[in-house]
Amino acid sequence: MTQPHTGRSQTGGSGGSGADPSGLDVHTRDLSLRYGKTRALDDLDLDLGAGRIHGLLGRNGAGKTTLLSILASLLPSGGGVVEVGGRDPFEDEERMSQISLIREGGNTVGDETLSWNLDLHAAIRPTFDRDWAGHLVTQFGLSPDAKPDKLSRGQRSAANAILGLAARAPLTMFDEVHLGMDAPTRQLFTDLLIADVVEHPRTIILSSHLISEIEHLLETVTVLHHGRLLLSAEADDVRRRGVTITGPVAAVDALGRQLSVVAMRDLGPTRQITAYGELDERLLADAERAGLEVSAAPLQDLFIHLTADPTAGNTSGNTATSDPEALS
Ligand SMILES: Nc1ncnc2c1ncn2[C@@H]1O[C@H](COP(=O)(O)OP(=O)(O)OP(=O)(O)O)[C@@H](O)[C@H]1O
Repeated sequence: MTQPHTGRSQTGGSGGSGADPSGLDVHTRDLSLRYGKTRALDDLDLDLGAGRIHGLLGRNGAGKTTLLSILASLLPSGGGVVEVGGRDPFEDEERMSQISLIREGGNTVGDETLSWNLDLHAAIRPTFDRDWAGHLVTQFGLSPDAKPDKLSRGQRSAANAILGLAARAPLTMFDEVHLGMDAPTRQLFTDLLIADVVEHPRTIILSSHLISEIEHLLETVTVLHHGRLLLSAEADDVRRRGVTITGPVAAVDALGRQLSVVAMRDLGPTRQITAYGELDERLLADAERAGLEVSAAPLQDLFIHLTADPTAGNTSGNTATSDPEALS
């Protein structure tokens, strides 16, 4: 089964009032925010430990950007408790300098050069590594003299990613930083991120719809749905509860009757099912011995299953039979 690749020990929340050397933890209780009649966040209780890589998932409009904006002090909360490193970050200048939120189009001054933008971030962020940022500009194939307004969407995303990486902020959040980046650039970003957090531990929150590309990085997984917390768990625990089983239709179906099947795909005479829940290890071992292929389930399947709208019909090829409660 897939393991997170940080090679670091798992840490709980750091608490306290200062920045833990390995990053800032996040704690919310009954956190809420409404835009008019829309409940963007609804009584959210969340604990994200310091020094870890957290995945924040959710369908469009689930409340991810709203949550990240509150943590970054761009928005006041509408009620409840929010603490970053033990303190409410809102209008707390010291905390704000330790928190970086990278989001599309939100981090650069568009009509100034990249070099100018890097200097600005170096001046306002105590942890910003200006030399490394300069190297990253070259690595991402950008020119220090380029102005963000004149870059392509993917290049602008790369420029934002550079600011987030080089900030080395104790709490660094990337909100859909991949938007527009091509596959090699996305790979470069995730490779750089994982290598740098090993050297300079900090708390990372990654929000992305490209779950398959980031899932190997994640140490915890949090899923929001309609502003509420659907799941927040160790990524390994989630992975341990999911398997895909592939093989001839009859043999897979026979096994599937004994499992909680949440997704099914057919490839010619071969059937693949995804099962989640309490797994009977002996049953799976027997299946492997019988020639069926048993492997870790993609997080994407769990995500689709958990966030499926029951009134919208079956759009994913899923046979949604299990109870989401069983997964939390
Ligand atoms: N400025 C705003 N005014 C009114 N409603 C808003 C505003 N910003 C967000 N919303 C609403 O709040 C809810 C949560 O939006 P949010 O942007 O946090 O979702 P998200 O999970 O980041 O979505 P996406 O994956 O599409 O970016 C949505 O229903 C959205 O329409």
